[in-house]
Amino acid sequence: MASSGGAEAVADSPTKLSKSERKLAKKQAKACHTLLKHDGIHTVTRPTPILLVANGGLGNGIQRSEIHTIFSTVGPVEDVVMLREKPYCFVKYGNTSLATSAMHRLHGHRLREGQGPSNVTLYLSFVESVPTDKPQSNVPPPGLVIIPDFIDECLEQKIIDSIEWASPSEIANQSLKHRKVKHHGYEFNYSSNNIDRDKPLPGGMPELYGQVINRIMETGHVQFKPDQLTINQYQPGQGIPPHVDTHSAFEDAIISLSLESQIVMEFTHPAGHQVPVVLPRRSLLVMTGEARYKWTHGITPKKTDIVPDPTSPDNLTLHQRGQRTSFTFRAVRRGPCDCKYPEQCDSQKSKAEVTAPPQVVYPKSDEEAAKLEAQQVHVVYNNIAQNFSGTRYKPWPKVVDFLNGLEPGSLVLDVGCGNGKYLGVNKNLHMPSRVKDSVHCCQPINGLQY
Ligand SMILES: O=C(O)CCC(=O)C(=O)O
Ligand SMILES: [Fe+2]
Repeated sequence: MASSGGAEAVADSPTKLSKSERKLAKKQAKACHTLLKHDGIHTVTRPTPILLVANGGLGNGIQRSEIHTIFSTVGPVEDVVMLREKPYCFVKYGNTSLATSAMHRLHGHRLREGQGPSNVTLYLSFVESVPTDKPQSNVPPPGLVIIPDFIDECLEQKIIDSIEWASPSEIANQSLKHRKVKHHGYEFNYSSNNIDRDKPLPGGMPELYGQVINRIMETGHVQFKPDQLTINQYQPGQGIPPHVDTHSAFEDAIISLSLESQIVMEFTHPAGHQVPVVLPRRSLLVMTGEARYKWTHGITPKKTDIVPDPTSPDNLTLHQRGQRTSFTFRAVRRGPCDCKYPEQCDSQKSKAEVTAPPQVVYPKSDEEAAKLEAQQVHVVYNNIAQNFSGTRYKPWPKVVDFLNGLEPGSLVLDVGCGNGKYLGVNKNLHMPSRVKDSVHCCQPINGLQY
Protein backbone atom coordinates (compact mmCIF):
# COMPACT_ATOMS: atom_id res chain seq x y z
CA MET A 1 0.00 0.00 0.00
CA ALA A 2 1.36 3.39 -0.91
CA SER A 3 1.25 5.95 1.80
CA SER A 4 0.87 9.66 1.75
CA GLY A 5 3.31 9.68 4.63
CA GLY A 6 4.28 7.59 7.60
CA ALA A 7 3.07 10.24 9.99
CA GLU A 8 0.46 7.88 11.36
CA ALA A 9 3.22 5.52 12.31
CA VAL A 10 5.00 8.26 14.19
CA ALA A 11 2.17 9.73 16.15
CA ASP A 12 1.37 7.81 19.29
CA SER A 13 -2.28 8.71 19.24
CA PRO A 14 -4.67 9.78 16.53
CA THR A 15 -5.45 12.92 18.53
CA LYS A 16 -4.31 16.41 17.63
CA LEU A 17 -0.69 16.72 16.48
CA SER A 18 1.57 19.38 17.92
CA LYS A 19 2.89 22.13 15.64
CA SER A 20 6.29 20.45 15.26
CA GLU A 21 4.65 17.06 14.62
CA ARG A 22 2.51 18.64 11.94
CA LYS A 23 5.57 20.17 10.31
CA LEU A 24 7.36 16.82 10.45
CA ALA A 25 4.38 15.01 8.94
CA LYS A 26 4.16 17.58 6.18
CA LYS A 27 7.86 17.31 5.34
CA GLN A 28 7.63 13.55 5.38
CA ALA A 29 4.58 13.50 3.15
CA LYS A 30 6.49 15.63 0.68
CA ALA A 31 9.53 13.37 0.83
CA CYS A 32 7.28 10.34 0.14
CA HIS A 33 5.55 12.09 -2.73
CA THR A 34 8.90 13.02 -4.29
CA LEU A 35 10.26 9.50 -3.87
CA LEU A 36 7.25 7.96 -5.50
CA LYS A 37 7.16 10.46 -8.32
CA HIS A 38 10.86 10.47 -9.18
CA ASP A 39 12.15 7.07 -8.11
CA GLY A 40 8.98 4.94 -7.97
CA ILE A 41 9.62 4.06 -4.32
CA HIS A 42 6.51 3.15 -2.35
CA THR A 43 6.55 3.88 1.35
CA VAL A 44 4.06 2.05 3.56
CA THR A 45 2.23 3.04 6.73
CA ARG A 46 2.47 -0.48 8.18
CA PRO A 47 5.69 -0.90 10.20
CA THR A 48 8.34 -3.09 8.54
CA PRO A 49 11.98 -3.86 9.49
CA ILE A 50 13.26 -1.44 6.80
CA LEU A 51 13.35 2.32 7.09
CA LEU A 52 13.86 4.76 4.29
CA VAL A 53 15.88 7.69 5.57
CA ALA A 54 15.15 10.81 3.52
CA ASN A 55 18.06 13.31 3.51
CA GLY A 56 20.45 10.58 4.69
CA GLY A 57 22.12 9.63 1.40
CA LEU A 58 25.40 10.05 -0.40
CA GLY A 59 23.70 12.52 -2.75
CA ASN A 60 23.08 14.65 0.32
CA GLY A 61 26.69 14.48 1.48
CA ILE A 62 25.99 11.94 4.24
CA GLN A 63 28.39 9.05 4.92
CA ARG A 64 27.08 5.55 5.64
CA SER A 65 29.09 5.50 8.89
CA GLU A 66 27.13 8.52 10.20
CA ILE A 67 23.83 6.75 9.51
CA HIS A 68 25.11 3.49 10.95
CA THR A 69 26.25 5.16 14.16
CA ILE A 70 23.04 7.00 14.86
CA PHE A 71 20.71 4.10 13.97
CA SER A 72 22.80 1.67 16.03
CA THR A 73 21.87 3.66 19.14
CA VAL A 74 18.42 2.04 18.80
CA GLY A 75 19.66 -1.53 18.30
CA PRO A 76 21.84 -3.63 15.99
CA VAL A 77 21.60 -2.45 12.38
CA GLU A 78 21.68 -5.29 9.85
CA ASP A 79 22.44 -3.17 6.83
CA VAL A 80 22.65 0.39 5.56
CA VAL A 81 22.11 0.67 1.81
CA MET A 82 23.31 3.82 0.06
CA LEU A 83 22.50 4.33 -3.61
CA ARG A 84 24.69 6.40 -5.90
CA GLU A 85 23.77 10.10 -6.00
CA LYS A 86 20.55 9.57 -4.02
CA PRO A 87 19.72 11.91 -1.12
CA TYR A 88 18.28 9.02 0.90
CA CYS A 89 19.35 5.60 2.18
CA PHE A 90 17.79 2.49 3.69
CA VAL A 91 18.39 1.12 7.18
CA LYS A 92 17.53 -2.53 7.75
CA TYR A 93 16.92 -3.90 11.25
CA GLY A 94 16.50 -7.55 12.23
CA ASN A 95 12.85 -7.00 13.16
CA THR A 96 9.93 -4.62 12.92
CA SER A 97 9.99 -3.65 16.55
CA LEU A 98 13.52 -2.21 16.31
CA ALA A 99 12.58 -0.29 13.17
CA THR A 100 9.49 1.06 14.95
CA SER A 101 11.63 2.23 17.91
CA ALA A 102 13.98 3.94 15.45
CA MET A 103 11.00 5.61 13.80
CA HIS A 104 9.90 6.99 17.18
CA ARG A 105 13.35 8.10 18.23
CA LEU A 106 14.96 9.30 15.02
CA HIS A 107 12.22 10.65 12.75
CA GLY A 108 13.03 14.36 12.53
CA HIS A 109 16.51 13.82 14.02
CA ARG A 110 18.99 16.55 13.17
CA LEU A 111 22.26 15.09 12.03
CA ARG A 112 25.37 17.24 12.60
CA GLU A 113 23.36 19.51 14.87
CA GLY A 114 25.23 22.71 15.57
CA GLN A 115 27.47 22.32 12.52
CA GLY A 116 26.02 25.29 10.71
CA PRO A 117 24.68 24.81 7.23
CA SER A 118 25.85 21.19 7.05
CA ASN A 119 23.17 19.97 9.48
CA VAL A 120 20.33 17.96 7.96
CA THR A 121 17.01 16.66 9.26
CA LEU A 122 16.25 12.99 8.68
CA TYR A 123 12.72 11.97 7.75
CA LEU A 124 11.86 8.29 8.11
CA SER A 125 9.29 6.07 6.41
CA PHE A 126 8.77 2.33 6.34
CA VAL A 127 9.37 0.43 3.11
CA GLU A 128 8.87 -3.22 2.23
CA SER A 129 12.01 -3.72 0.19
CA VAL A 130 15.19 -1.96 -0.83
CA PRO A 131 15.44 -1.03 -4.50
CA THR A 132 18.71 -1.84 -6.20
CA ASP A 133 20.89 0.76 -7.83
CA LYS A 134 20.25 1.07 -11.55
CA PRO A 135 23.21 -0.55 -13.27
CA GLN A 136 25.42 2.31 -14.37
CA SER A 137 27.76 2.03 -17.26
CA ASN A 138 31.14 2.88 -15.91
CA VAL A 139 32.88 2.32 -19.19
CA PRO A 140 34.88 5.49 -19.79
CA PRO A 141 34.74 7.13 -23.20
CA PRO A 142 37.02 5.60 -25.83
CA GLY A 143 40.22 7.61 -26.01
CA LEU A 144 40.42 8.44 -22.31
CA VAL A 145 43.61 7.49 -20.52
CA ILE A 146 44.61 8.19 -16.92
CA ILE A 147 48.22 7.84 -15.90
CA PRO A 148 48.39 7.66 -12.09
CA ASP A 149 51.36 9.17 -10.23
CA PHE A 150 52.50 11.01 -13.31
CA ILE A 151 54.68 13.23 -11.15
CA ASP A 152 55.96 12.84 -7.58
CA GLU A 153 55.07 15.01 -4.58
CA CYS A 154 58.30 16.95 -4.84
CA LEU A 155 57.64 18.07 -8.42
CA GLU A 156 54.00 18.72 -7.55
CA GLN A 157 55.08 21.17 -4.85
CA LYS A 158 57.58 22.80 -7.18
CA ILE A 159 54.92 23.31 -9.84
CA ILE A 160 52.39 24.71 -7.36
CA ASP A 161 54.99 27.12 -5.94
CA SER A 162 55.87 28.31 -9.42
CA ILE A 163 52.41 29.60 -10.35
CA GLU A 164 52.33 33.35 -10.72
CA TRP A 165 48.71 34.19 -10.13
CA ALA A 166 47.48 37.62 -11.10
CA SER A 167 46.98 40.14 -8.29
CA PRO A 168 43.64 39.95 -6.41
CA SER A 169 42.40 43.08 -8.22
CA GLU A 170 43.28 41.60 -11.62
CA ILE A 171 41.51 38.39 -10.63
CA ALA A 172 38.46 40.39 -9.50
CA ASN A 173 38.30 41.86 -13.01
CA GLN A 174 38.45 38.50 -14.76
CA SER A 175 35.30 37.24 -16.40
CA LEU A 176 35.47 33.95 -14.50
CA LYS A 177 34.19 34.38 -10.98
CA HIS A 178 33.97 30.79 -9.91
CA ARG A 179 37.50 29.55 -10.19
CA LYS A 180 40.94 31.03 -10.62
CA VAL A 181 42.61 30.74 -14.02
CA LYS A 182 45.93 31.59 -15.56
CA HIS A 183 47.05 31.07 -19.15
CA HIS A 184 50.43 30.53 -20.78
CA GLY A 185 51.29 30.43 -24.48
CA TYR A 186 47.92 31.83 -25.57
CA GLU A 187 45.06 33.37 -23.65
CA PHE A 188 41.86 31.31 -23.73
CA ASN A 189 38.93 33.64 -24.32
CA TYR A 190 35.87 32.41 -22.40
CA SER A 191 33.48 34.58 -24.40
CA SER A 192 34.42 33.16 -27.80
CA ASN A 193 35.67 29.83 -26.35
CA ASN A 194 38.69 30.20 -28.59
CA ILE A 195 42.19 31.60 -28.68
CA ASP A 196 43.73 34.34 -30.77
CA ARG A 197 46.52 32.67 -32.75
CA ASP A 198 47.97 36.03 -33.67
CA LYS A 199 48.49 37.07 -30.08
CA PRO A 200 50.81 34.70 -28.27
CA LEU A 201 51.28 35.70 -24.64
CA PRO A 202 54.61 37.30 -23.72
CA GLY A 203 56.94 34.96 -21.86
CA GLY A 204 55.98 31.83 -23.81
CA MET A 205 55.85 28.57 -21.88
CA PRO A 206 57.80 28.67 -18.59
CA GLU A 207 60.76 26.28 -18.49
CA LEU A 208 59.32 24.07 -15.70
CA TYR A 209 56.08 23.51 -17.61
CA GLY A 210 58.15 22.81 -20.73
CA GLN A 211 59.72 19.92 -18.80
CA VAL A 212 56.27 18.55 -17.98
CA ILE A 213 55.30 18.84 -21.65
CA ASN A 214 58.39 16.82 -22.64
CA ARG A 215 57.34 14.17 -20.17
CA ILE A 216 53.83 14.15 -21.64
CA MET A 217 55.26 13.61 -25.13
CA GLU A 218 57.28 10.64 -23.80
CA THR A 219 54.03 8.82 -22.85
CA GLY A 220 53.38 8.18 -26.55
CA HIS A 221 49.69 9.14 -26.14
CA VAL A 222 50.06 12.61 -27.61
CA GLN A 223 50.80 13.51 -31.21
CA PHE A 224 50.81 17.32 -31.16
CA LYS A 225 53.14 19.07 -28.75
CA PRO A 226 51.12 21.40 -26.45
CA ASP A 227 51.87 25.11 -26.74
CA GLN A 228 48.99 26.41 -24.66
CA LEU A 229 48.40 25.93 -20.94
CA THR A 230 45.43 26.85 -18.79
CA ILE A 231 45.88 26.56 -15.04
CA ASN A 232 42.55 26.21 -13.21
CA GLN A 233 42.32 26.40 -9.43
CA TYR A 234 39.10 25.13 -7.86
CA GLN A 235 38.07 25.51 -4.24
CA PRO A 236 35.76 22.83 -2.83
CA GLY A 237 32.31 23.65 -4.18
CA GLN A 238 33.64 25.05 -7.46
CA GLY A 239 33.57 23.33 -10.83
CA ILE A 240 33.52 23.76 -14.57
CA PRO A 241 30.38 23.35 -16.71
CA PRO A 242 30.20 20.38 -19.10
CA HIS A 243 31.81 21.29 -22.40
CA VAL A 244 33.79 19.98 -25.35
CA ASP A 245 36.96 22.03 -25.86
CA THR A 246 36.34 23.92 -29.10
CA HIS A 247 37.44 21.73 -31.99
CA SER A 248 38.72 24.62 -34.08
CA ALA A 249 40.82 25.93 -31.19
CA PHE A 250 42.87 22.86 -30.30
CA GLU A 251 44.28 19.71 -31.86
CA ASP A 252 43.55 16.20 -30.67
CA ALA A 253 44.63 15.36 -27.14
CA ILE A 254 43.46 17.57 -24.35
CA ILE A 255 45.66 16.83 -21.37
CA SER A 256 45.04 17.64 -17.73
CA LEU A 257 47.41 17.22 -14.80
CA SER A 258 45.55 17.13 -11.46
CA LEU A 259 47.43 18.56 -8.48
CA GLU A 260 46.71 19.00 -4.76
CA SER A 261 43.42 17.10 -4.58
CA GLN A 262 41.60 14.42 -6.51
CA ILE A 263 38.27 15.16 -8.17
CA VAL A 264 35.51 13.40 -10.05
CA MET A 265 35.11 14.55 -13.63
CA GLU A 266 31.81 13.77 -15.34
CA PHE A 267 31.95 12.61 -18.95
CA THR A 268 28.65 12.79 -20.83
CA HIS A 269 27.85 11.15 -24.17
CA PRO A 270 25.63 13.23 -26.51
CA ALA A 271 22.92 10.57 -26.00
CA GLY A 272 22.87 11.53 -22.34
CA HIS A 273 24.64 8.78 -20.41
CA GLN A 274 27.18 9.90 -17.90
CA VAL A 275 30.35 8.32 -16.60
CA PRO A 276 32.01 9.74 -13.51
CA VAL A 277 35.79 9.37 -13.64
CA VAL A 278 38.03 9.85 -10.61
CA LEU A 279 41.11 11.93 -11.43
CA PRO A 280 43.59 11.08 -8.69
CA ARG A 281 45.96 13.68 -7.31
CA ARG A 282 49.16 13.89 -9.41
CA SER A 283 47.58 11.88 -12.25
CA LEU A 284 47.58 12.82 -15.92
CA LEU A 285 44.35 12.67 -17.91
CA VAL A 286 44.69 12.36 -21.68
CA MET A 287 41.57 12.76 -23.82
CA THR A 288 41.87 11.82 -27.48
CA GLY A 289 39.41 10.84 -30.23
CA GLU A 290 35.88 10.31 -28.97
CA ALA A 291 36.74 11.42 -25.43
CA ARG A 292 38.19 14.67 -26.75
CA TYR A 293 35.77 15.45 -29.59
CA LYS A 294 32.44 13.86 -28.79
CA TRP A 295 31.84 13.59 -25.03
CA THR A 296 31.56 16.61 -22.80
CA HIS A 297 33.68 16.80 -19.66
CA GLY A 298 32.87 18.88 -16.61
CA ILE A 299 33.17 19.09 -12.85
CA THR A 300 30.00 19.45 -10.81
CA PRO A 301 30.35 22.28 -8.29
CA LYS A 302 30.07 20.46 -4.96
CA LYS A 303 32.14 19.88 -1.85
CA THR A 304 32.16 16.09 -1.80
CA ASP A 305 32.50 13.47 -4.50
CA ILE A 306 31.00 9.99 -4.51
CA VAL A 307 33.88 7.65 -5.23
CA PRO A 308 34.32 3.88 -5.50
CA ASP A 309 35.36 2.16 -2.28
CA PRO A 310 35.79 -1.62 -2.44
CA THR A 311 35.77 -1.80 1.39
CA SER A 312 32.23 -0.37 1.59
CA PRO A 313 29.25 -2.75 1.13
CA ASP A 314 27.78 -0.51 -1.55
CA ASN A 315 31.25 0.02 -3.05
CA LEU A 316 30.90 3.75 -2.69
CA THR A 317 32.02 6.40 -0.25
CA LEU A 318 32.28 10.15 -0.03
CA HIS A 319 35.48 12.05 -0.62
CA GLN A 320 35.77 15.61 0.71
CA ARG A 321 37.27 17.80 -1.96
CA GLY A 322 40.28 19.96 -1.23
CA GLN A 323 41.74 22.78 -3.31
CA ARG A 324 42.58 21.32 -6.73
CA THR A 325 44.86 22.93 -9.27
CA SER A 326 44.79 21.50 -12.76
CA PHE A 327 47.13 22.13 -15.65
CA THR A 328 45.37 21.72 -19.00
CA PHE A 329 47.87 21.41 -21.84
CA ARG A 330 46.64 21.83 -25.41
CA ALA A 331 48.13 22.29 -28.89
CA VAL A 332 46.71 25.27 -30.77
CA ARG A 333 45.13 24.25 -34.08
CA ARG A 334 46.34 26.08 -37.20
CA GLY A 335 43.61 25.05 -39.64
CA PRO A 336 40.00 23.87 -39.55
CA CYS A 337 39.14 20.65 -37.70
CA ASP A 338 38.21 17.65 -39.85
CA CYS A 339 37.40 15.18 -37.09
CA LYS A 340 34.90 12.31 -37.36
CA TYR A 341 32.39 14.08 -35.13
CA PRO A 342 30.68 16.78 -37.27
CA GLU A 343 27.81 17.14 -34.79
CA GLN A 344 30.17 18.53 -32.19
CA CYS A 345 32.57 20.23 -34.60
CA ASP A 346 32.38 23.99 -35.01
CA SER A 347 34.67 23.82 -38.07
CA GLN A 348 32.32 21.45 -39.89
CA LYS A 349 28.99 22.95 -38.91
CA SER A 350 27.87 25.46 -41.48
CA LYS A 351 28.74 29.01 -40.51
CA ALA A 352 25.04 29.85 -40.46
CA GLU A 353 24.38 27.08 -37.96
CA VAL A 354 27.10 28.28 -35.66
CA THR A 355 26.49 32.00 -35.86
CA ALA A 356 22.72 32.29 -36.39
CA PRO A 357 21.15 33.83 -33.32
CA PRO A 358 18.39 31.72 -31.77
CA GLN A 359 15.00 32.48 -33.29
CA VAL A 360 12.86 34.34 -30.78
CA VAL A 361 9.16 34.45 -31.55
CA TYR A 362 7.36 37.13 -29.58
CA PRO A 363 3.65 36.74 -28.76
CA LYS A 364 1.47 38.87 -31.00
CA SER A 365 -1.43 39.46 -28.64
CA ASP A 366 -2.22 39.51 -24.93
CA GLU A 367 -3.97 36.15 -25.34
CA GLU A 368 -0.87 34.59 -26.93
CA ALA A 369 1.28 36.08 -24.18
CA ALA A 370 -1.04 34.72 -21.49
CA LYS A 371 -0.97 31.28 -23.15
CA LEU A 372 2.81 31.32 -23.30
CA GLU A 373 3.04 32.35 -19.67
CA ALA A 374 0.61 29.62 -18.67
CA GLN A 375 2.65 26.98 -20.51
CA GLN A 376 6.14 28.13 -19.68
CA VAL A 377 5.66 29.57 -16.22
CA HIS A 378 2.50 28.36 -14.48
CA VAL A 379 2.68 24.73 -15.61
CA VAL A 380 6.39 24.51 -14.80
CA TYR A 381 5.98 26.04 -11.35
CA ASN A 382 2.98 23.88 -10.58
CA ASN A 383 4.97 20.80 -11.55
CA ILE A 384 7.97 21.64 -9.42
CA ALA A 385 5.94 23.12 -6.56
CA GLN A 386 6.12 20.11 -4.24
CA ASN A 387 9.88 19.80 -4.57
CA PHE A 388 10.45 23.52 -4.40
CA SER A 389 8.29 23.86 -1.34
CA GLY A 390 10.19 21.08 0.42
CA THR A 391 13.36 23.17 0.27
CA ARG A 392 11.78 26.39 1.52
CA TYR A 393 10.00 25.92 4.80
CA LYS A 394 12.00 28.13 7.14
CA PRO A 395 10.79 31.75 7.25
CA TRP A 396 13.55 34.34 7.32
CA PRO A 397 13.60 35.90 10.80
CA LYS A 398 13.82 39.48 9.53
CA VAL A 399 10.69 39.00 7.38
CA VAL A 400 8.91 37.47 10.37
CA ASP A 401 9.91 40.48 12.51
CA PHE A 402 8.65 42.81 9.80
CA LEU A 403 5.28 41.04 9.56
CA ASN A 404 4.88 40.88 13.32
CA GLY A 405 5.60 44.62 13.55
CA LEU A 406 2.66 45.58 11.27
CA GLU A 407 -0.64 47.03 12.52
CA PRO A 408 -3.39 44.41 12.93
CA GLY A 409 -5.66 44.41 9.90
CA SER A 410 -2.89 45.55 7.52
CA LEU A 411 -3.18 44.32 3.95
CA VAL A 412 0.03 42.64 2.79
CA LEU A 413 0.68 41.43 -0.71
CA ASP A 414 3.49 38.89 -0.82
CA VAL A 415 4.20 39.01 -4.55
CA GLY A 416 5.94 35.80 -5.58
CA CYS A 417 5.06 34.22 -2.25
CA GLY A 418 6.61 30.85 -3.21
CA ASN A 419 5.05 28.20 -1.00
CA GLY A 420 3.34 30.83 1.11
CA LYS A 421 5.53 30.28 4.15
CA TYR A 422 4.85 33.81 5.43
CA LEU A 423 1.10 33.70 4.98
CA GLY A 424 0.42 32.25 8.40
CA VAL A 425 3.08 34.15 10.33
CA ASN A 426 0.81 36.91 11.64
CA LYS A 427 -2.83 35.93 11.78
CA ASN A 428 -3.86 39.55 12.29
CA LEU A 429 -2.86 40.49 8.76
CA HIS A 430 -4.71 40.07 5.48
CA MET A 431 -2.33 38.35 3.09
CA PRO A 432 -3.93 37.38 -0.21
CA SER A 433 -2.34 35.00 -2.63
CA ARG A 434 -3.17 32.80 -5.55
CA VAL A 435 -0.93 29.84 -6.20
CA LYS A 436 -2.78 26.99 -7.79
CA ASP A 437 -1.55 23.60 -6.54
CA SER A 438 1.71 25.17 -5.59
CA VAL A 439 0.89 24.95 -2.12
CA HIS A 440 -2.19 24.08 -0.24
CA CYS A 441 -1.31 26.59 2.49
CA CYS A 442 -1.89 29.65 0.25
CA GLN A 443 -5.42 30.97 0.71
CA PRO A 444 -7.08 33.04 -2.01
CA ILE A 445 -9.24 35.85 -0.67
CA ASN A 446 -11.87 38.02 -2.32
CA GLY A 447 -10.53 37.94 -5.84
CA LEU A 448 -7.37 39.80 -4.91
CA GLN A 449 -4.93 37.92 -7.07
CA TYR A 450 -1.60 38.24 -8.74
O1 LIG B 1 40.29 21.10 -14.54
C1 LIG B 1 40.41 20.30 -15.44
O2 LIG B 1 41.00 19.23 -15.31
C2 LIG B 1 39.77 20.55 -16.79
C3 LIG B 1 39.76 21.95 -17.25
C4 LIG B 1 39.08 22.06 -18.58
O3 LIG B 1 38.36 21.22 -18.98
C5 LIG B 1 39.30 23.24 -19.42
O4 LIG B 1 39.95 24.21 -18.98
O5 LIG B 1 38.81 23.23 -20.56
FE1 LIG C 1 37.98 21.30 -21.09
